[in-house]
Amino acid sequence: MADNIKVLISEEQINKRIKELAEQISIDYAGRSVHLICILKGSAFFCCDLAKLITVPVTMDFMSVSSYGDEKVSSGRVRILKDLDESIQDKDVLIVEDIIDSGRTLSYLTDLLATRSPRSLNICTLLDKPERRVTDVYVKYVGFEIPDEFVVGYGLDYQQKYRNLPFVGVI
Ligand SMILES: O=P(O)(O)OC[C@H]1O[C@H](OP(=O)(O)OP(=O)(O)O)[C@H](O)[C@@H]1O
Ligand code: HPA
Ligand SMILES: [Mg+2]
Repeated sequence: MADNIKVLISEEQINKRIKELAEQISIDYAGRSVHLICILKGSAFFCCDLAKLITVPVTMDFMSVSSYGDEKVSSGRVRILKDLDESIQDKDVLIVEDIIDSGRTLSYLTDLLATRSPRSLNICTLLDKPERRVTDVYVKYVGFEIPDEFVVGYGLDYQQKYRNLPFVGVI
C-alpha cells in the first residue's frame, strides 16, 4: 500500500456507517429540511456522500477552515479561509466534519455560527478522537470513535496528501 498506510476503517465500513447516519438524520429532521455546512477541505468526501443518502430536503453551503497546516498537531489557531455564502438565520443547520480531534475547530465554529441565529445547530462528524480533546463540544452524530493516531484518507490529509484514499488509514 502507498507509503505504508495501514487500513483503520475500510471503504465498506465507511459506506455502511454513512448509510446509517443518513437514515438517522432523515428520521430526526423529518418534516423539515436540513442545511448542511461542509467544512473544507477535510469534510468534502464525507459531506457529499452523506448528502446523497439523506431523504429530507437538503441545502448545502461550504466553509473553509484550517488550523493544522502541514503539521500533525493543531496550531491552536483556527483560521477561516472562506466563510459561508448564505445566511443561516432560521435554518436547521448541521455542521458536517471529517474529524473532531482537539475540538478547537468545532468549538470555534459552533460559537461563531450560534451568533448567526440558526433555528437549530448540530454537528455530524465521521471520526471522533476523544482522547485528544482539549475543548468540550457536543456532537450529535458520530461515525466512528478512533484511537489517538494521526489518520489520513477519505478527505483527511497529511501535508495535503492522501485525501483521495477511499479508506481511513494510519501512516
Ligand atoms: O478538532 P481539531 O483539533 O480542531 O481538528 C479537526 C480539524 O482539523 C482538520 O482540518 P485542517 O485544519 O487540517 O484543515 P483541512 O480540513 O483543510 O485539512 C479537520 O479537517 C478538522 O476540521
Ligand atoms: O488525525 C488527523 N488526520 C488528519 N487531519 C487531522 N486533523 C485533526 N486530526 C487529524
Ligand atoms: Mg488537514
